[in-house]
Amino acid sequence: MHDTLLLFGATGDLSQRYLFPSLQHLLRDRLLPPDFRVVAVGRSDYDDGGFQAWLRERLANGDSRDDTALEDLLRRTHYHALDLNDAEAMAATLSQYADRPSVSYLSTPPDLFAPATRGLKAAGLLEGESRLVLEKPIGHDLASAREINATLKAALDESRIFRIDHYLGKAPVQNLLALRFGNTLMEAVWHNRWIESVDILVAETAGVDGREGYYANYGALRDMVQNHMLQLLALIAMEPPSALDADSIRDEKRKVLRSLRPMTPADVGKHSVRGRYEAGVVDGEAVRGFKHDSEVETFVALRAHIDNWRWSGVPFRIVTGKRMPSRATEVVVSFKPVSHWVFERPSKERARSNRLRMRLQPEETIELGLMGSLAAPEWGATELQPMSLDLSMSPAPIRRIAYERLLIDALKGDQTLFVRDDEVEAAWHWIDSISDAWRQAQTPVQPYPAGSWGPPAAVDFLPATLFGNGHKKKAS
Ligand SMILES: NC(=O)C1=CN([C@@H]2O[C@H](COP(=O)(O)OP(=O)(O)OC[C@H]3O[C@@H](n4cnc5c(N)ncnc54)[C@H](OP(=O)(O)O)[C@@H]3O)[C@@H](O)[C@H]2O)C=CC1
Ligand SMILES: O=C1O[C@H](COP(=O)(O)O)[C@@H](O)[C@H](O)[C@H]1O
Repeated sequence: MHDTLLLFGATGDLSQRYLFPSLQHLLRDRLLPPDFRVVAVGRSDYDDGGFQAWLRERLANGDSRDDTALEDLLRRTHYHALDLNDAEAMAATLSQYADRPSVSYLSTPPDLFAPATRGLKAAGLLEGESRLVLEKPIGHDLASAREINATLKAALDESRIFRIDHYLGKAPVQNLLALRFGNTLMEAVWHNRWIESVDILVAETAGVDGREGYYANYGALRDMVQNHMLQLLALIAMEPPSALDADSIRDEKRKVLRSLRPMTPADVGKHSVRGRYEAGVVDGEAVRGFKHDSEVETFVALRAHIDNWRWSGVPFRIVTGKRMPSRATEVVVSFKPVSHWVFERPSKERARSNRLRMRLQPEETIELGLMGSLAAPEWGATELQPMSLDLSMSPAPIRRIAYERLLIDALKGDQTLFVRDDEVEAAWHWIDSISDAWRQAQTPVQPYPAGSWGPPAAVDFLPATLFGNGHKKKAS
């Protein structure tokens, strides 16, 4: 395992909220090498002591409060202020760390990925066994992603490039693979003969808060769908890989992404809804709307089709939004109704398909919806009754921050949970078809009050399970 981590963007939001707390946990649990060191880089002007004091203040009050591990982390951390557009300065300051193989982690805006890579190359930090980790999103569209990938390729081999999608580091997301490929039962029904539709929902109560500049250029389609949601879709829809190694899995995911049917201007009116939150109430608190000059969405609902043998005719509904009434990440697989009805009552139950509901956040649960019977003599007929089979693990496993797993894997050199260049480009190809179609069709961004499930037009895209679980109303 490599023992030098260079963290670029060390003063940023992601570093404070997730990356440093993850390192603190890994040190606490003795999962890092004895000589582990962090080279933190930002633009802000600190010396080592100043940065350590700043970081102590941020971490000391967090969920990760653990004084011994915190002090250990600070002791191992050195800070440099640098402009990542300045390759010469990067080389002069950072070449001292090229004494052993390292991992450089770019937690910075994506427009810095190319210049920073050139600076790291000049500093000798991409040689030999050294690795490069990049945050999402890789670029803004297919053309910019290709440019970034070409710059990376010129500097180091793909086998040493680690593109992060933190959803792949979440244990419940990895559980999707176990569920699909560790069970005969699932695979037998996992195709269009038995499955009617698939819902993928990522609802957040959080708003754009503090990331307005970035978000105005990306919106929900590029910020969430291009990466996290398409990775979830790929894991659900991929063919069984021949092995659980990085390339076997990534080959299969890429095939799914390449089979997504591009959207056309004629489709988008029917198969997509864009929304933006206005002022409202979330978790009992009044919140402001997202105001910006750009026509950017904070909510998107899509009906996707995968044009291949397994999934032909099965709609995948993808919905994500900020300032929703509750936080919920879930995948719902709805099975087809029975083919022949034998019960006396011509029941609406026939149309109610079996459902596999996998909730990934905030808590992990797996439920299988089945039909049973409440046999009661006074009814005279067999009365069907929906049942729910809880398939969750008990006791629930301890959950770690997704980045803990990904940091360890990058330090060890395991690419299984990282995204390959061709996957990123296949995802952008589909996303570009949607943004182009929106532009050509002038698809409006519809308002929704914060604390609602998006614009009323999106109601048919939302999973039915959402409203049977304590959620009060279906649409805004
Ligand atoms: N925040 C989040 O929840 C998530 C973020 N991401 C991704 O992580 C990355 C970082 O995001 P986030 O932390 O929110 O961004 P922030 O804007 O909070 O932080 C950006 C960081 O980059 C540094 N930086 C900016 N410009 C330069 C430059 N020219 N030279 C050197 N350093 C520079 C900043 O330094 P300084 O502050 O000193 O100016 C800061 O440390 C992005 O790619 C984002 O998409 C991914 C998932 C979630
Ligand atoms: O990458 C991002 O993800 C977060 C949501 O992540 P989660 O782990 O809290 O589900 C999202 O808020 C952010 O906008 C996006 O950039």
